[in-house]
Amino acid sequence: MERSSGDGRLAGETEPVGETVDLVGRSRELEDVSFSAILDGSAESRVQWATPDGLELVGRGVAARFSAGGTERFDRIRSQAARTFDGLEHDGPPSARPRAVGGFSFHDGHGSTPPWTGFDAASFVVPQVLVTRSDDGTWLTAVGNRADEAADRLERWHERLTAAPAMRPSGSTPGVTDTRRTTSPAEWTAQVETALERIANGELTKVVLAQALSVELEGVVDVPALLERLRRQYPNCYRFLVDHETGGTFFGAPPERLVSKRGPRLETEALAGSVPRGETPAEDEEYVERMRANAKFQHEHGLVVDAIREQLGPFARELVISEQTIRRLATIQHLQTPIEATLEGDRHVLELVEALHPTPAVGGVPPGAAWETIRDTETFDRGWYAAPIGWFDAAGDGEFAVAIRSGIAADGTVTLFAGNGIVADSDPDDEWDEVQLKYRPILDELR
Ligand SMILES: C=C(O[C@@H]1C=C(C(=O)O)C=C[C@H]1O)C(=O)O
Repeated sequence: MERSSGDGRLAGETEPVGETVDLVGRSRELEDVSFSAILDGSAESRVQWATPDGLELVGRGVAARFSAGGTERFDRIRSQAARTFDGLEHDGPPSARPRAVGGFSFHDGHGSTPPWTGFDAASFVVPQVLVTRSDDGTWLTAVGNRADEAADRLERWHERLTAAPAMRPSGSTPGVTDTRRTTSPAEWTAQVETALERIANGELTKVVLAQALSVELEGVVDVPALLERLRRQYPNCYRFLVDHETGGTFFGAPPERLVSKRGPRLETEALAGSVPRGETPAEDEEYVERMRANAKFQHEHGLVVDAIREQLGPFARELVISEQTIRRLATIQHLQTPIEATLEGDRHVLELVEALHPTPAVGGVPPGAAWETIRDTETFDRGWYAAPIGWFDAAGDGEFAVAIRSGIAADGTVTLFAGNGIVADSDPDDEWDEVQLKYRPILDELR
């Protein structure tokens, strides 16, 4: 039996500060559906988001859009969203509530130049059609400007989705004709040496340097199908896809949670320090033991834990830093420290996102000097790579991952990004090898 909600009404504004439009949301339960059926053949804006522990969101179309640039971008998104969400009355189950899905660029001074055409420094959409899969089942939510529009949309999409096959082949790889690095091994060595000099001078303690790899494709990449293949290879990672009416598709399978906030409960983690997987379980363990016992790795990881502790200090009534563990993925292993907090007062997840971005797992210590070093050194545009990506709702709850192990598909090319933490004892060749491992999740699915 399918449950059906009544009309959920939300009054709000679309971006920037337009006239007030009334938005109406309606939800209806679905039998399981193929998520790709929602994303297929769309010239509309599309979003997908999945957490390793179960929540999956897929949306298309734009019921409301929030976008902002500059140093105030976190606040500006929050106030635009408040205007739209304030009148929200969604009477479907909470799991099917309208949510804003999107993200931020790494730098606040981001320009939307290729391959980042269409990607603002901060941008979120409340999709017109949203499918939510969680412990509470699979729900379809349609949002429109009027009740009849939402109801029509709901029925149209319900028919369309239930007629689509529930399973879809996950497709073949597009094939690669050429790859081009932004950074040659010699340039990388020079960049790491510059960072090491700044570290030796006492200007900074850690900086994460990254590079990009342009991959020319032989065929067309089906990004939703690629994400489905990544789900099988990397079941303990997040998955996301964001694209706009114009421009490319940004997607990835990051292992790293930036923050999840539900009421007063916050969860985050330090993830830094990388070694390969071994050929055998014993070799896996050897790598792990080497990483655990290595002062450089522990220093690099400890800096991230300390910074998160400091960044969360002003927000937390209680902070629990758990034992260090190992995050083992199909192609790489990381040191990980889970961190939980109980928040002091009523906070919006975007306040926490702003406080935590960038953690020294993708930025550095101290943040200002690290940021400058990244800007002076890197020869490509980070765009949305290594930045917060996720969702939030009317109550200010939400979850964000760090958009690493990611790429942007545009015009027959996928540009992949990968970086690594540089500290006093870093060796450029070892760092190079670690970076190459981080291209693999997506690269393996393109070849
Ligand atoms: C920067 C990346 O990864 C980050 C850097 C790591 C490291 O320096 O060891 C490990 C995990 C991530 O926090 C990336 O994947 O591009």
